[in-house]
Amino acid sequence: MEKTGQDRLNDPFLNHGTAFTEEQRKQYHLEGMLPPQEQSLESQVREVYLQYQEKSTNLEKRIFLMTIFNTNRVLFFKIFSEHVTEFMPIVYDPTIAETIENYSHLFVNPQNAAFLSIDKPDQMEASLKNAADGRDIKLIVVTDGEEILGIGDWGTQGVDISVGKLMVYTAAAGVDPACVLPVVLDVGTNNEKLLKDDLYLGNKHSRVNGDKYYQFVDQFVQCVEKLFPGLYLHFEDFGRDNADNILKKYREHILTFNDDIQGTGIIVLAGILGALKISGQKLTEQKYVCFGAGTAGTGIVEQVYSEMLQAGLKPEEARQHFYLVDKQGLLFDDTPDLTPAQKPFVRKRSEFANADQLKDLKSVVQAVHPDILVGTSTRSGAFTQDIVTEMAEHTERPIIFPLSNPTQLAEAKAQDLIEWTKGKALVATGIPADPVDYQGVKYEIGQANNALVYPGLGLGALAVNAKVLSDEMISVAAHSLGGIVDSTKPGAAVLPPVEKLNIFSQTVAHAVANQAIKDHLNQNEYDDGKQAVEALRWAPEYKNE
Ligand SMILES: NC(=O)c1ccc[n+]([C@@H]2O[C@H](COP(=O)([O-])OP(=O)(O)OC[C@H]3O[C@@H](n4cnc5c(N)ncnc54)[C@H](O)[C@@H]3O)[C@@H](O)[C@H]2O)c1
Ligand SMILES: O=C(O)C[C@H](O)C(=O)O
Ligand SMILES: [Mn+2]
Repeated sequence: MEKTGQDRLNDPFLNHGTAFTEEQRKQYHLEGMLPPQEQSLESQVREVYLQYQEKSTNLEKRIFLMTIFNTNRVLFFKIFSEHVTEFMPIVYDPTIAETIENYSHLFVNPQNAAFLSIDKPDQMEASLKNAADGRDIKLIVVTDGEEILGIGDWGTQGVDISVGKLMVYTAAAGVDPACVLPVVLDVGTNNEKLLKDDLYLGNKHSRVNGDKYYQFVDQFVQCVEKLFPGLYLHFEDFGRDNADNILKKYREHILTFNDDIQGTGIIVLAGILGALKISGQKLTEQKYVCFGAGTAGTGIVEQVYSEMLQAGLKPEEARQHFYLVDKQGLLFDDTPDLTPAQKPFVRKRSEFANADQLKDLKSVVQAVHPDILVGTSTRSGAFTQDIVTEMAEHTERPIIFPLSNPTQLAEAKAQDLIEWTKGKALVATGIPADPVDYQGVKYEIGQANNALVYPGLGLGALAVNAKVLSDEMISVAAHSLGGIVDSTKPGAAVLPPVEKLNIFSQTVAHAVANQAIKDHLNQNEYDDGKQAVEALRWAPEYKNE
């Protein structure tokens, strides 16, 4: 049915606002429904940016930008693309954490998301169709809200992470925003604060788990695969055990991706490759301590381990390079409650004279003398000065990545790491960090956040309609980013800067699409990854549709 003028003004995918031309205003019966002056997209962008600058807090800025998102997607993505570095921490992490924590209190608009309740499984298909509203959905980000960033269980409020991750897909890689669907699986919450809150908008019961949970997830996977052929299904911020189980169950059968495990693995491997390019060292010579061996921590270890195998090490040799530290201390083969992802990388007590004392990070760093230390623990400030200086005493260029998000949970601040190690540390952080001036050198800090890689990865896989996301596609994504670093400049960052997000998202997408073609995983006619990606790429421009 032809949309009326009012429908168009209310549809963020079709609305041009004051940029509707004289002709369009006649065609769509919009005469008199807008002020007479016709604006260009550029002038709308200028006006919105002026309003944006008036907002005093990051939360207000985000709420304001979301009103633009809710009204006019082209305008939102045009302004986002022009201010990527400035808007990323507002639209995405860390400010998104505040909107997730306050979602029910701030609620004004469901933002075209699908809310799927475990209490109403029979409504699932209808809910997905309603939310898609006839759009050709190619990309879903789904969360169950259990482990949002490092802030824990936020139930239905976690839907904002699905919305936010999808915004970055479009801003960074040019995925068509009309082809995406954010989804939250509301299986309850164990967050007491939410359960006691009158205004909480999600299911007010504790989390359903076990068979009933996995049946619900499976119903969802079957349903979206049926409704949306050629779909790329991105899982985000699931709990530690569920994330791993779900990825293992589906990864060989459908085109699916877990951002916290695989996306983080890729970006951190790329950061390590960048750091080694700067230090001139070899990966196979590095000793690696993972602090916080959960979803992200073990996902990264798995990725770095695969790289060591590719570099020629045998599995048992490669495993010797890793030391996992979690709440129990260094993880040994007899440590209780090991997860399946931790088990391949545990150590033997007989390797250490003082094995029983290796219960905290400091004693492990003293015993192991690592070259690489990666934090995914949610333990704020865990990389203390004495731990870092101890590490720096035994390795020329310590690679230290405090990755826990949002800001207040990071294991260390970039500035401290540079100062404590007298400029020797090669640092990347999870959230954006300002450059550090130290003894006349400006140290640029790379952002090791999966946002630097998942958009290009998804666009590349979608462009060739890949059957699955293979290990090889993942590996080329990491290499394509690691190679971009300018290792000659003093103080160079280990990863490319966020301001070039659009450019290197294309680099990643081309590499991934070409790898899929090479391995015959493509399901369309393209034989050139770059061409396929360019054909799919969306740009924020008004079209007459
Ligand atoms: N930069 C990125 O791209 C990126 C990507 C994913 C996750 N993260 C961050 O990593 C953190 C962890 O996320 P996750 O999804 O892996 O969560 P998770 O719950 O799966 O893992 C956290 C792990 O840390 C362990 N832990 C908790 N407290 C600890 C302590 N005091 N000492 C040692 N270990 C401790 C937990 O037992 C768990 O194994 C979060 O802050 C998240 O924001 C960052
Ligand atoms: O969302 C982010 O900033 C990265 C990551 O997926 C996380 O869970 O912290
Ligand atoms: Mn995440």
